[in-house]
Formats: sequence, C-alpha cells, structure tokens
Amino acid sequence: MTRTHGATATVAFAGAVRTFGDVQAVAGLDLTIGSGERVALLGRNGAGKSTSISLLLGLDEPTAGQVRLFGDTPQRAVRAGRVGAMLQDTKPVPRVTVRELVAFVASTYPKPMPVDGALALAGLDELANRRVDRLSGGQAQRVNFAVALVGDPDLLVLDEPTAALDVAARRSFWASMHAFTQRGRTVLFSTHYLEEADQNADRVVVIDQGRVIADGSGTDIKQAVGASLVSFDLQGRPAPAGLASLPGVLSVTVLDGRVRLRTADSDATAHALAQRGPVRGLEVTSAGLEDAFLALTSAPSD
Ligand SMILES: Nc1ncnc2c1ncn2[C@@H]1O[C@H](COP(=O)(O)OP(=O)(O)OP(=O)(O)O)[C@@H](O)[C@H]1O
Repeated sequence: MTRTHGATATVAFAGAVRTFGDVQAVAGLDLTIGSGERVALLGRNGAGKSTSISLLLGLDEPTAGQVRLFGDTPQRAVRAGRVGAMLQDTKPVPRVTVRELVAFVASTYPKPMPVDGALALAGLDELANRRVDRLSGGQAQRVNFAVALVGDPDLLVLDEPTAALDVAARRSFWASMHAFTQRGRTVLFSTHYLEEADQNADRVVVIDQGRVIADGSGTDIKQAVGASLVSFDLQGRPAPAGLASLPGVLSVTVLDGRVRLRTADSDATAHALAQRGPVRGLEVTSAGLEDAFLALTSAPSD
C-alpha cells in the first residue's frame, strides 16, 4: 500500500461529504493519493464514485469537509492545466475532426504534448481526419481519452473509462493508459470491473455508501477477506442456516443458485460442511477480487 508522507499529496479528500436531499452520496471520504500512484476507485452502482470525482475536479462543492489537488483548490489546479479528465456521457462536438478537437483542447493547456503524440497514444492515427460525430462508441471513447491526456497533465482522472467498450477495445484502452503512465503520471480511475482494477492499478480503493471500506493492492484486499472460497450448489433449495458459524467462514454469499463461503481455512470449512450431509458440486478455489469485493460490500446472508 502506498501512502504520502511529507510531500504534498496529489489528491486529498478529508472528511468530504456531499448530500443531495436525504441521500448522502459521499459520506465522510478520507483518501490521500501520492504522485505517480495508479489508483482504482472500485464500487457498485450508486457507491459515490462519480460524485467523488465531481468534487475532485471542482465541478461540485462538498457539503462538508475538504478536497485538495496538489495542495490547492480543485478549481485552481484544473485551471493551471494540471488535471486531465475523462467523464461519463460526454456528447460529441458536431462537425469538427478528431485532430481539430484534440488540437483545440491542447491549445487551452500551458504545456500540452504534441497533438500527433496524443493521437498516437490514444490509438487514433487512422481516425485523425474523421468527424467526431461519426465515430463508433469505442472510437469516441478513444477521442475522450486523447482529450484527457493531450494537456500532459500531472493527474489523469477517468470516470468508468471502459464502460460500454467490448473486450478488444478495453484491452487496447488499458494498453494506451499504461503507455501514458510510464511517464510517471498519477491516475485515478473508477470502475465496476473488478479484475480490471486489479490488473491496471497499484492500489484499489473500494468505496461503498460514500465511504472507503478497503484500501490496498488487489492482493491485500483478497487477503483481508480470506484467501479461499468454498462453494456448492443449492439445487433449488434455500440456503441452509448456520453456514456463517462453520469453522473458518468469514462471509456467506448466495449467487446463481450457489452458496459461496469465504473462508480462512478451506479444509476445516469443507470438512464441517460434509459432516452436515450430502453436498452437491463442492468446489474449493482461491478467491478472486470479484469475490472479495462482494464480501466487502454485501450484507451477510446468513
Ligand atoms: N445530482 C444528484 N441529485 C440527487 N442524487 C444524486 C445526484 N448525484 C448522485 N446522486 C445519488 O448519490 C448516490 C451516489 O451516486 P454516484 O453517481 O456518485 O455513484 P457511482 O458510484 O458513480 O454510481 P455508478 O457506478 O452507477 O455510476 C446515488 O444514490 C445517486 O442516486
């Protein structure tokens, strides 16, 4: 896990709260990100990721608490050209070409990278002269990425950058992101795709109900919730009672007709389970980040 000591943090949320009427979208968020970190903000729908990102970019103000970028207000950091962002639901600008749009955005930054460099990093060389309102969804996402990085920002913020991309487009997106971060830049991206968080970030911050509930490497998070998973078929029956009190069991989830027991001791759990009667389709596997995430964000079902 990486922490920032001494040097000014790139990103600092301190007790940040944002309420909308009765809804606490961000409920006391404390998060510090240091220079050069690649951080995934991982959470289910409505966890507060986009609201946190809006606060971070100065598009919205916290109801309480504080958000700082490079030790300054988000607005000043953004105006100084230190931040590039890719947000959800951006509408294409009609009638300009990809190169014209990226060149225009470059002209608004103090130290942009060459436009051709940004186009190449985003995989847009072949589409440079195409109108931006005539692109596929995946191609439009690449333009959004070029727009985010052409200012050569110190911090890149990406809100669900791979939403709506197919597998091949996702892979090529992450390759572009890695090419950019080799330059030592800080990246914060939000995602629902748990394996993507694990594969593309050094640090995974899990948020739920507007708060940080876990923070570490993908491996740290898996270990925090137990390394193994014992699962079995319900065969249409309700989940038996008392599973949570079997030896080693840390959490119980029921998904697609299967019970999944996260356990610190898979041998003891499987043995105790078998002693209670016949078990169908028993499997013991190591827990993936997906399972860790479900365990962290689900209420116990037993
Ligand atoms: N402008 C708003 N007015 C009222 N409620 C809002 C507003 N923006 C967000 N919310 C609520 O705040 C909570 C957090 O929303 P947010 O969009 O930050 O979550 P998210 O983690 O980004 O979700 P998703 O993954 O679905 O994009 C949700 O309950 C949402 O309905």
